[in-house]
Amino acid sequence: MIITTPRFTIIEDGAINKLKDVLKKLNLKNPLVITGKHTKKYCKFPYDIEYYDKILSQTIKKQDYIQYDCIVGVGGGRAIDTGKYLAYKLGVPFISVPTTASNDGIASPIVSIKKPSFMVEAPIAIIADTEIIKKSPKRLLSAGMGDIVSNITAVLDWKLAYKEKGERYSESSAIFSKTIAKELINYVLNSDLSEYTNKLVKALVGSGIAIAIANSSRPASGSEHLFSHALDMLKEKYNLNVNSLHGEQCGVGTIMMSYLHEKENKKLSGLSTKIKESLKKVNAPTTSKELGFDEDIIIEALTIAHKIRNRWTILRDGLNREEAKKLAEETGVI
Ligand SMILES: NC(=O)C1=CN([C@@H]2O[C@H](COP(=O)(O)OP(=O)(O)OC[C@H]3O[C@@H](n4cnc5c(N)ncnc54)[C@H](O)[C@@H]3O)[C@@H](O)[C@H]2O)C=CC1
Ligand SMILES: O=C(CO)COP(=O)(O)O
Ligand SMILES: [Zn+2]
Repeated sequence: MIITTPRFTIIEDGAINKLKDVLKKLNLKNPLVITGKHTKKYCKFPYDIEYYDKILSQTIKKQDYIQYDCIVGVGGGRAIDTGKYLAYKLGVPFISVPTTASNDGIASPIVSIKKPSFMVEAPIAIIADTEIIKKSPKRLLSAGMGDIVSNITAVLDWKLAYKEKGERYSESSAIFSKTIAKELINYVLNSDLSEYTNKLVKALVGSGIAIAIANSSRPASGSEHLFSHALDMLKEKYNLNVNSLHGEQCGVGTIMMSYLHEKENKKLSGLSTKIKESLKKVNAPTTSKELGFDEDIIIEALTIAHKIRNRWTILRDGLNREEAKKLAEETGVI
């Protein structure tokens, strides 16, 4: 198995100005930049630029992009994901230039623009300009915490699948992923948050790398992500006008799934409260109301989450409506 991890990772103020140097070091000469309407202002480079929604609205034909030797994604989750997807379709390297820190897609070898998500090459370089990221909407930076606390339940679920189903398990990537989350939670709970953005970016990059090492999203996606994916499905099914973010949904999912783990393992006592407190401290949602969903949708998502994909988790063969309602009530989500 060949593991691809980023060759260059730059996380610092003004990092975006190093794009030219990074391209030179990688011997890449003609990039196409993919961005969004709110982030185009950061693309002050002499390269061709396209909006991600345009790419998503058309069928990608390789011959239309033949002159480009790499793709650079500049923006939030969707811009990065679209750039990664285009690079994969064209068979060229991808450089990730996040302008915020809302999920670990900034460094992961995963494309989730198409459902279900799938593995591709990891970005060849990550250029995270913390000066830009610090100025990004607070809500996106709060959502990033939700995608990090997820690693706690994702790893507990992974170990459970190893024990109960004999699933392949990588202790090194599990420890890496879990430690990243624990450190950020402890920092958030015991500090004035002055270094929060910097630490969050590093945690999300680390989480993406843990996925690359495992060659699976297992270290960062368990039952809490199943719950988030179920909410996305229900948004589509009922045409719901809810603009909750991936990381926000995962954070609320983590509160509930860690509670289920706690009930089976006394050593984990207090875990879900700690996770909830860390989310509250960064102003991330912790209830259905704050997320923007009716209680019934939360309950339905909990009952269908185990069917989203073939991934064994603490949900096992699924929760019925009463169990789901009880879980959401006992954790204060509804
Ligand atoms: N590949 C992976 O592993 C993963 C990928 N994703 C992708 O990420 C998407 C969610 O990403 P999110 O960032 O939560 O939402 P998003 O990308 O839908 O929205 C973020 C919004 O914030 C704006 N924005 C970003 N940086 C900004 C800045 N500096 N200043 C002002 N506005 C800024 C963007 O233009 C966009 O309108 C999912 O739809 C999925 O495509 C999500 C999780 C994992
Ligand atoms: O969001 C992710 C990890 O944070 C990607 O995981 P999935 O495999 O669930 O799409
Ligand atoms: Zn995620």
